Amino acid sequence: MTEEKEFRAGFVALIGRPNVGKSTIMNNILGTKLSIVSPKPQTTRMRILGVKHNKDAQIIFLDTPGIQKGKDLLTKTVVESAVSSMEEADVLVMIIEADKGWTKEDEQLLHNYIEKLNKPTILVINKIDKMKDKRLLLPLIEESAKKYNFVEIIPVSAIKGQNLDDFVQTLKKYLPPSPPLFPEDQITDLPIKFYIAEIIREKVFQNTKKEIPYSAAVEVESIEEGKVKKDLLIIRANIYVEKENHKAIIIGKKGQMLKKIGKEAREELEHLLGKKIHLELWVKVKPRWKEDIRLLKVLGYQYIS
Ligand SMILES: Nc1nc2c(ncn2[C@@H]2O[C@H](COP(=O)(O)OP(=O)(O)OP(=O)(O)O)[C@@H](O)[C@H]2O)c(=O)[nH]1
Repeated sequence: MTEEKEFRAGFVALIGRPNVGKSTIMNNILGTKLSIVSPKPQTTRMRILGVKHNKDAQIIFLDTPGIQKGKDLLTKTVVESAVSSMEEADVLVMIIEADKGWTKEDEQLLHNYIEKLNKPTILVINKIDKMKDKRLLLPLIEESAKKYNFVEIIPVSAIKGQNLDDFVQTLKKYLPPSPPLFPEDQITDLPIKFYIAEIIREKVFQNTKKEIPYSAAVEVESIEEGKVKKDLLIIRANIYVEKENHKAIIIGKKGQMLKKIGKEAREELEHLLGKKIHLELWVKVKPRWKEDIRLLKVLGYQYIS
């Protein structure tokens, strides 16, 4: 009698300080752009769920935002959401950067969160393409093995897709036997409004500098089908900023900047949703939006009581 392979399904929390490449790893594995990727740190605020469907397994990724220091409500919410992802997870994946090695922040993450949870933890050493001297990889693996009882240590390059298959195969071993937890066509449980808002926020990020990107939040107010043309979606969204001068910068001279942000977001949304999009963007000043509980909930930061 041939032994049939048991189906496995479970939750995986990707943990790492800002900018280690969590979103890039997840996007590359899923083959879809779900969480936003940007060269600036701390761009992921929401807990984003992506599902990888395989013949014999379903891996549900919880993309935890970087654990940050800070006292405002937004920062506290982000940390709570990251911790709750870790608590829900069957497997933890800690990510560090190959070219930087173990930083103080990585150590703190390990001691303050991972060690306390005592769950099977895989260490991913990302960005191996950035290592000038490849001979340094082995000592880094050895050093890592001494720091914690990682169940596996896997070097990858998320950007080049190097070793990610290996990583996925390894991950599967640590998932519990379970029937699929999500229908096969579902890659995320994020409501479509949040997904669209994330894409618009990404464009604000890519087009602005300094503190502006961090002070902006996007709320999709409505999505309607065109009355005459059914393949047209009319999307209205608000970009909230904290100061008048930030509003002026996002709008730009003669509205050029907002036009550019809108055009880029519209093109990507048309591509992803397969429909014509009419995108209306409004920039609004909300001085302390990071302290506004109602707004944070509307924006999808759901881990606030
Ligand atoms: N060279 C190189 N760059 C990478 C690799 N993986 C990610 N990056 C880059 O590192 C930067 C941060 O990547 P993200 O995926 O946004 O990192 P993150 O950990 O999700 O960051 P936060 O959202 O801030 O928590 C981006 O500029 C990526 O292109 C890699 O394997 N090699």
